[in-house]
Amino acid sequence: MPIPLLQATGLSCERDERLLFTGVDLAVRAGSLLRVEGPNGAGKTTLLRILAGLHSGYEGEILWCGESVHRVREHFLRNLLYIGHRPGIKPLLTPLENLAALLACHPGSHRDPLEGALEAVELLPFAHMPCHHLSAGQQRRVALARLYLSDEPLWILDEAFTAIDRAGVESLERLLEKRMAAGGAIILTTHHRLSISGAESLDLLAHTGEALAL
Ligand SMILES: Nc1ncnc2c1ncn2[C@@H]1O[C@H](COP(=O)(O)OP(=O)(O)OP(=O)(O)O)[C@@H](O)[C@H]1O
Repeated sequence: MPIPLLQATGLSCERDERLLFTGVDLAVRAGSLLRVEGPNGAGKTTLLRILAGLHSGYEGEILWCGESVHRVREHFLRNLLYIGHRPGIKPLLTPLENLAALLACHPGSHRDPLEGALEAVELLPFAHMPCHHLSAGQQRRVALARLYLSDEPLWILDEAFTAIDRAGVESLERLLEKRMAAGGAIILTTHHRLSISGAESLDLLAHTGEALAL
C-alpha cells in the first residue's frame, strides 16, 4: 500500500483546560477523501487546523509523506490547499481580483483561466462586482473557485459547503470525486449530507474528551 500523504497518530487536543479529543489516528492517501464528523463543538475545526499546521496546541505525531511535518513544513505547506469555514475573501475586491490575489500566494496553481473557474461556480456574470455586493453563498463560491485552479495534492476543507445551494453542493461533490480520481487527497468537514463514492469517515465522537462528556 502506498505511503499516506498525511498521517496522524495519537492526536489529542486540550482547549481552555478541557480535553476536546484524544487518541485520534488517521491516514489520508492519494485518491482518498476523509470526512471528519461530529456534533457542534466536537473539535472538527480544531482538528483540521492542527492538520493544516495552523494550531500547535496538540499532542501526537503528524507525518507528511512519512516525515514529521515539523521537519518538512515548507514542502508540506506548498502542497496543501486549506479553505477555512470563513470565505477568506476581500470584500472590496471583485471575484476576479480575489482569485488573482489568492493565486499570487500559491505559485503552484494554474493561473488560467480565472474566468473558467468563476464560470464553474456560476459567478462569471459577477466577475467584476465588489464581493461585498454578493450574497453569502456567492462569496463562498468565490473561495471555492480556487478548487478549480488548484495543483496542491492535499485539500483540507472546513465547512466548504456552508451557504451553498443544492445544485452547488452537487457540482462540488462531482469536483471532489474527479479530484480523487486524479490522485488528490481530501480531508473535509461539513454538516451537509454528501454523496461522494469512496469517502471514508472519522467520527470525533468516538474520541471525545471531557468537553462533551460534561
Ligand atoms: N479560539 C479558541 N479559543 C479557545 N477555545 C476554542 C477556540 N475555538 C474553539 N474553541 C473550543 O474548542 C471547541 C471545539 O471547537 P471547534 O470549532 O473545533 O468545533 P467544531 O466541531 O468544528 O464545531 P462546529 O460544528 O460548531 O463548527 C469549542 O467548543 C470551544 O470550546
